[in-house]
Amino acid sequence: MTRADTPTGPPPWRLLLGYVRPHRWALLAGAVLSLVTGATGLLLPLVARELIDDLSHDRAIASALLLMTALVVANATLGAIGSYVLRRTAESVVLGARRALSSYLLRLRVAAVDRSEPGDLMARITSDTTLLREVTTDSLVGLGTGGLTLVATVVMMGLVDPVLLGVTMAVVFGAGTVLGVIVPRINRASRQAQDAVGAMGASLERVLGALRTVKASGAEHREERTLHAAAEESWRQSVRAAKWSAAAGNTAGLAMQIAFITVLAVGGARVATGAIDIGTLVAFLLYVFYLMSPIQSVVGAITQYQTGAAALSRIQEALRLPAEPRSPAAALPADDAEPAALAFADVRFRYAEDLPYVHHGVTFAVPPRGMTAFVGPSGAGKTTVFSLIERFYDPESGTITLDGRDLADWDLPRLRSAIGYVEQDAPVLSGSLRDNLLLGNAETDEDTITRVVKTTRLDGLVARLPDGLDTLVGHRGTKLSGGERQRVAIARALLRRPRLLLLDEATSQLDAVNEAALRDTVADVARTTTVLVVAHRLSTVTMADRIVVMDAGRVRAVGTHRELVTADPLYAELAATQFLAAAD
Ligand SMILES: Nc1ncnc2c1ncn2[C@@H]1O[C@H](COP(=O)(O)OP(=O)(O)OP(=O)(O)O)[C@@H](O)[C@H]1O
Repeated sequence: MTRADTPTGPPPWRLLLGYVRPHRWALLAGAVLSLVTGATGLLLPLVARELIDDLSHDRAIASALLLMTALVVANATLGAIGSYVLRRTAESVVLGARRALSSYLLRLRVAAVDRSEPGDLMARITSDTTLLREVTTDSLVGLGTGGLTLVATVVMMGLVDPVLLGVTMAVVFGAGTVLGVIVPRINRASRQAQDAVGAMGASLERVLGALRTVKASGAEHREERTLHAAAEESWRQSVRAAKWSAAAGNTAGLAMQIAFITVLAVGGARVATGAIDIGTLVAFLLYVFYLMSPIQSVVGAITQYQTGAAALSRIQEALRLPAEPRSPAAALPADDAEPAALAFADVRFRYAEDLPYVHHGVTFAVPPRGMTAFVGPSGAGKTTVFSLIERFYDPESGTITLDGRDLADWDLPRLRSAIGYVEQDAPVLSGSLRDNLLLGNAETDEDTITRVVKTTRLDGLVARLPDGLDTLVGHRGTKLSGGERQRVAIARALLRRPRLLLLDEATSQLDAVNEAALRDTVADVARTTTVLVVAHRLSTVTMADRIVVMDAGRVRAVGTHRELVTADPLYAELAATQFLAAAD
């Protein structure tokens, strides 16, 4: 995902305030505690002066000592509580952002994920949100407490001598202009550093997702270079941001020193002309000195905010990706729910506006119950039929109806709860075998699991595994064979008691015994459920009640195996070649 892809939205600080708002009282309490801690610190020199005074005049020092001790203890205690409250609040802001972002990413439209890098999206949830912590404490609190102190000091300076205040402000505005040039550079560099972290996440995800292929292709060195390049880019940009931050901090320091010298010169002249007395000049110089700390904390807050703003804009971009509406989870169909009827009418579809059409007016109808097989050359658009039924994408024109009702009018979770979907590469998630089976229906009782495990011929596997159903299957189910993964995926889909089962048959992976067993299972299921299969085996096709032959995004024929072998030359050719290898 690039910045050019997304429209500009509200400024990042609005998003930050949105995350901070629920914690505003805690943040205020932390800021007040910081201010009080600072005030106790400021009182200490006064009490120390009192103590020395008492000592030199032979007066009792017990009360001064007690007061000093109380101030020291209060300073340490309030300081600790204040920094804990602030840090805790900052962590809560990070938590809020992570919750919001992870919920949103789970609802992203499949088309939006197609156009993004999952690793980069992950970096937005993990590393970008972390940067909000410093923005909340250093930036917001620094700006608040520093700003307050700054205003108070400026007011005092104005009361002491408005002319010298004017001189000081002229220098401060000069420095402000320089900072105005520097600050956007910090933002740009931080943004690029975070983008590079995202790119690194994307490369890592790509490599770890296909580690075997990378190793088998001997591509480790090439991939290593890509990863290092992203890490180095992040380093380069972070160093650039550090350079500009350092320049900003020193500009503020330099400005204060220039202000000090200028006030000394102008103030000296004013003393000489009798406009002010020497005490006023000394008091004013002391205020210039006091001004230094709040100015530095405000400048620090602004530079820190630039890093956070870069992270916030990356978070905001993710939150602007198209997502499905948030709706409550739907209940699964009842045991005796009627099987679904499905129809496509003149459906035209393409994956993106700059891509060619995949469906050029697909029309077919599937009655409830029974098995319908989709066959056709690779790329004919068979899997896309399933993606449209699940509403991962919406057709550009034409209608798809389930039980006579347009898919667009279905509540999305209700629609999906009626469907069981077995993808071609049958993904298995890391976790236990049980976690995988119950992914789509956590409420399943033990008897049902045992029954489905048996029908999908997983009982032998479960008996062999050391912890049975509770055995961990490894990242993406790597501890299972391809055929086992496929059967797990089918069992998972069946446990949802689907009214419509979509089975994108793997092109290989099942041995003859398992294949026959699964065929029986599917035939069983088809007696009570509508089953759609993207078929790659003749054995599957021949048992189908109807076959839909697809070619180049169109339905060219519908019929039974017997009818199509004679009526459709493409089907006859497919049956004679593509399917033969796997036929009984
Ligand atoms: N997410 C996607 N984004 C863009 N194009 C896609 C996407 N998925 C599939 N396509 C394209 O759509 C066309 C149809 O793909 P589809 O997977 O539906 O074919 P298929 O008939 O199932 O093929 P196979 O039998 O090889 O699985 C192909 O040209 C493919 O490149």
